[in-house]
Amino acid sequence: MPSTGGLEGVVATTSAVSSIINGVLTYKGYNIDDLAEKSTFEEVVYLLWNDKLPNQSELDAFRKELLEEMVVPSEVFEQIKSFPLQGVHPMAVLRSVVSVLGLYDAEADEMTEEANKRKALRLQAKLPAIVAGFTRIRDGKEPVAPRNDLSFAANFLYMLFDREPNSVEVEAFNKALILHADHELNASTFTARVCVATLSDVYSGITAAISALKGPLHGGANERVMKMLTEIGSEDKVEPYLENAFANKEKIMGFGHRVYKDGDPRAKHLREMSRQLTEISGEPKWYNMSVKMEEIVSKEKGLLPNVDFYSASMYHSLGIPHDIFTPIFAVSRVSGWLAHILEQYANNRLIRPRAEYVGPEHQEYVAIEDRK
Ligand SMILES: CC(=O)SCCNC(=O)CCNC(=O)[C@H](O)C(C)(C)COP(=O)(O)OP(=O)(O)OC[C@H]1O[C@@H](n2cnc3c(N)ncnc32)[C@H](O)[C@@H]1OP(=O)(O)O
Ligand SMILES: O=C([O-])CC(=O)C(=O)O
Repeated sequence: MPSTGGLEGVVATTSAVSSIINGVLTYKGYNIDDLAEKSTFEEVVYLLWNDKLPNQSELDAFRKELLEEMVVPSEVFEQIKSFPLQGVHPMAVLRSVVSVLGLYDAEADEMTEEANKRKALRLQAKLPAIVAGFTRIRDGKEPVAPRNDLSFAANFLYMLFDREPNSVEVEAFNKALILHADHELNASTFTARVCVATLSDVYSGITAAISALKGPLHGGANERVMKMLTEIGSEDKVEPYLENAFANKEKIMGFGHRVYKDGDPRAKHLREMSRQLTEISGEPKWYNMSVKMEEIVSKEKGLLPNVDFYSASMYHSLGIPHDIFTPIFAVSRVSGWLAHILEQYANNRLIRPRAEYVGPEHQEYVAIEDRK
């Protein structure tokens, strides 16, 4: 069986967007801990795209631009209504809708830096409205338009639930968005860069990235964490569940990481939010079960929680449907994908590695009538 190696440890490009050095994650040199504690998601997006944190007037102008672009063309929601909505995964819907959005953008194939930045803004603004709108349409409700007086995080929750979220919900969701915004050359970001390095368009790059994020070894893990916690059901069943999973060599969703071997620096923030929100929602058992899992998995397997582990119980406590956990990851990560896409265009070279051939050689061609 040929080994793919997973490109482990390979430095495939240079990037000035985010870094992971000695287990510390920074966006443009700013420690993720500071950004998570002190910033808003809009400031972080601005930072990722502009190399600096915005001052107040720059932030006000950026927020206004984002809000103006948040409205989704009604034709797009009409298209969503025509999709087979039951039994399809929301990530498949999101992947399709981003592709459809490109059809409604007259600048889709315009490759100037300015046009690509305008498309970046449109995509960042529209993704939350699409995810919230789709979820409502699927449940037989109408999409809710964004409100001018709400932040990005608050608007997502408002468009999803059709009620103004409280400050605890907004603060937690804002922090989660910041923590998911970028992560060096993860699989979906690499996918986006490979795609646009052919000089394909921004919509193609984001469609490709969504496709990569969907998988359970990447962004798809958060939904599966909640499935696992639901299956386990109570704290006393955690140990037997894990014993059985270990015996069957099953992957424990939300644990392990290709780069972090001493722990994911985002997990502590999500863990604390999970503690607070599960308590407020009156269901601390999800947090307690998660902590018990962490204790056993780290002791038995030496594996630590990644970003997808505690985000699951946190999103659940906010009342978010489990199958849009990964689309929510995309609502945040699109900011990082777009930063990397713009960086790739700015200094582009086709990405085309080699494969070591390990298949058969010197085969003699046999005419079809003579083949066994
Ligand atoms: C946003 C994100 O993408 S974060 C990651 C989200 N994905 C998940 O949570 C899925 C579960 N985790 C995993 O599958 C893996 O840890 C990955 C995909 C994240 C990283 O994969 P790799 O870097 O290839 O794993 P790594 O080489 O560190 O694995 C070493 C060993 O630990 C095992 N291992 C790694 N993660 C897990 C896990 N979650 N459960 C059980 N065993 C695991 C591997 O099977 C391997 O065992 P082996 O040596 O006996 O074959
Ligand atoms: O970096 C990775 O491999 C996966 C990850 O944690 C992320 O994309 O946030």
